[in-house]
Amino acid sequence: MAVLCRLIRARPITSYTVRTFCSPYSTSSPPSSPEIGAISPSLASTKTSDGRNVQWVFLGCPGVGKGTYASRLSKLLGVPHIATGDLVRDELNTKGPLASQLSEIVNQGKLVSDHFIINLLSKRLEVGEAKGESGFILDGFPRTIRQAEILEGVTNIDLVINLKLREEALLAKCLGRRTCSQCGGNYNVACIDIKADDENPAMFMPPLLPPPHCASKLVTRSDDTEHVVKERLRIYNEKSRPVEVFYRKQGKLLEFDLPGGISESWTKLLQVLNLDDHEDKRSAAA
Ligand SMILES: Nc1ncnc2c1ncn2[C@@H]1O[C@H](COP(=O)(O)OP(=O)(O)O)[C@@H](O)[C@H]1O
Repeated sequence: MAVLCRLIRARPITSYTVRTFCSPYSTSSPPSSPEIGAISPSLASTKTSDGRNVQWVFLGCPGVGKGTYASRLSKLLGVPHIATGDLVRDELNTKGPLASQLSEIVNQGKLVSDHFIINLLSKRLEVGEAKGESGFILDGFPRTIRQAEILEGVTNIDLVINLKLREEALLAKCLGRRTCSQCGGNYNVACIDIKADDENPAMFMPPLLPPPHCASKLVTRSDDTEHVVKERLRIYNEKSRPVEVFYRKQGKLLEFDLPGGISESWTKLLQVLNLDDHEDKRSAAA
């Protein structure tokens, strides 16, 4: 982790310069065009052969549920869940000098610059390192080829889980997201009920409703409006699909089609990762 913190920080100028002057406006060049590559990573050990904790990445469109499954896996495996979207929102809440530029970018559904996000991530990793953290599950990073290349240059990613959900469900799920302004709990009021057609099976995802004490304190993210979500989906296709190709070529990409709601999907994800036994042991020990 120390090497990762140092090197990742060394890439985008110095941390002082970045913190003070690095604009969150995007400067990244257009992504390279996608190609078809091999799949099938070797799954899933909870420690690598050199004894360190897992270093995994979650990819997937806005609203697919990266945060939900990354957070559950992080608890199961005892590694931090680092969501760059949360780091950006924390930065916005500090109301620092860049907050208004940042809010403009986020509320238009655009990506912040690679330098800016790498600086935020480096700072988060440094704080974790000081607390003795090891391993990670990254959620929302890398999102551009440049970010993937920088990460590749500084550490080994063991596995990349690409969560997939039908497009018609993604918008509804983003619009249904709610957070409790008091406890920070995440909920979703959307009920996805898609009938089967010639190509796809039916899909049912029940809402994840808040408990009564949160119900009156729910807030919606300012970038979860229909117009902005559609722009985020467009940008995902343009800038982040090539990242899927990048990892597919390395044989690290695990494609995971969500079969339905959280309980069904979580069970299947654990099976695919060979972690169902791991969870049984943990709950037995609890
Ligand atoms: N890796 C990243 N690169 C650039 N911008 C990012 C990155 N991660 C988060 N952001 C910014 O934070 C916003 C919120 O991120 P996130 O919560 O991950 O959104 P989403 O629900 O679209 O996956 C993004 O729309 C973008 O402006």
